[in-house]
Amino acid sequence: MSELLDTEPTLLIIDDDPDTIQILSSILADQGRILFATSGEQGLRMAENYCPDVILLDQNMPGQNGYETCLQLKQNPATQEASIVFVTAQSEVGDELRAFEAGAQDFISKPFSPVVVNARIRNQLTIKRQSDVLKQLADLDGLTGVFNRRYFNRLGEVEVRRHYRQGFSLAIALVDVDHFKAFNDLHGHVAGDDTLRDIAQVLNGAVRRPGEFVARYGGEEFAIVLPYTTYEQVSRVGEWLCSNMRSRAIQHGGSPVSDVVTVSVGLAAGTPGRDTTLTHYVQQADTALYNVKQGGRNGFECVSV
Ligand SMILES: Nc1nc2c(ncn2[C@@H]2O[C@H](COP(=O)(O)OP(=O)(O)OP(=O)(O)O)[C@@H](O)[C@H]2O)c(=O)[nH]1
Repeated sequence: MSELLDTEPTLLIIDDDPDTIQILSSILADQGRILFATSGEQGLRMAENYCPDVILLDQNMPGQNGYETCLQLKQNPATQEASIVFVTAQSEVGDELRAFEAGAQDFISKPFSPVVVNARIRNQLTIKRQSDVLKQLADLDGLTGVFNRRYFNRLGEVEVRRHYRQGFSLAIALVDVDHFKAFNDLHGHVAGDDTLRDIAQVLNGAVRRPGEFVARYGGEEFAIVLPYTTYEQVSRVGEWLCSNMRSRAIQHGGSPVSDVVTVSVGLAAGTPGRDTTLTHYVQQADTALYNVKQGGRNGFECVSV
């Protein structure tokens, strides 16, 4: 959460007029990182790649106009959270209404006053930041503090689509605690809860690169999303997870596998095709996980998607 609050905001200006881009950039220079695009099409690509907090959007552009761009930004799960502010010479009530109907959060008419632009964008950034914090709270698992399954489903699917478009390999890991029923039976449910928190912490140690995240998939099962990870690389992750879990040395007492709590890991990796879904990755990882459980637990298996 603190990471979210510390991040510098990103603003994207989409306008075909270089002078307007230059003026807006200098007005907003102290509000965050400023990016710009000179067409709706380029703006959509940049929004998808850089996830801006606020987009300043011109209405009249050659090719795709501001309304169409706004509608597409709001339809795409990867860009729909951005606040969109139209900055335009059109000032009729109908234009303003059309912008709001397309999903815009605010509308600034040209000629504009620099101080007013500054204040309105600052407002949008504050609202966006507050809504990000609330959304992130709603996306977290109450017990372990890692992301919840709903977040995994949403962001996992976004990653599958992104990796398909970029032609890169994505990996998904499913991690299941071994003989956890026996652990609960022996130590009680409260100790079981503490152990799930410990396990989540160990798994979080495996995610270091941007876009990687751990989610609680179900009771004693976790999922990890690993962007830009190939089948060849993913076995190292499986190895790391199993050995770091053992090193944590949480005494089990009721497991035929080991004195300490262990996990079984199923991993699926590969470049998604046009029709590949997150469900497909999860099914493949689940099959690998099942094989590990059948083979004695405390290990990992990788499958290619
Ligand atoms: N303490 C605690 N236990 C949980 C939680 N969610 C699920 N469990 C327990 O996890 C256990 C899962 O048991 P099983 O599905 O039989 O699996 P297992 O005993 O881990 O055996 P394998 O997965 O085959 O190695 C059950 O006893 C659940 O009650 C939770 O939030 N807290």
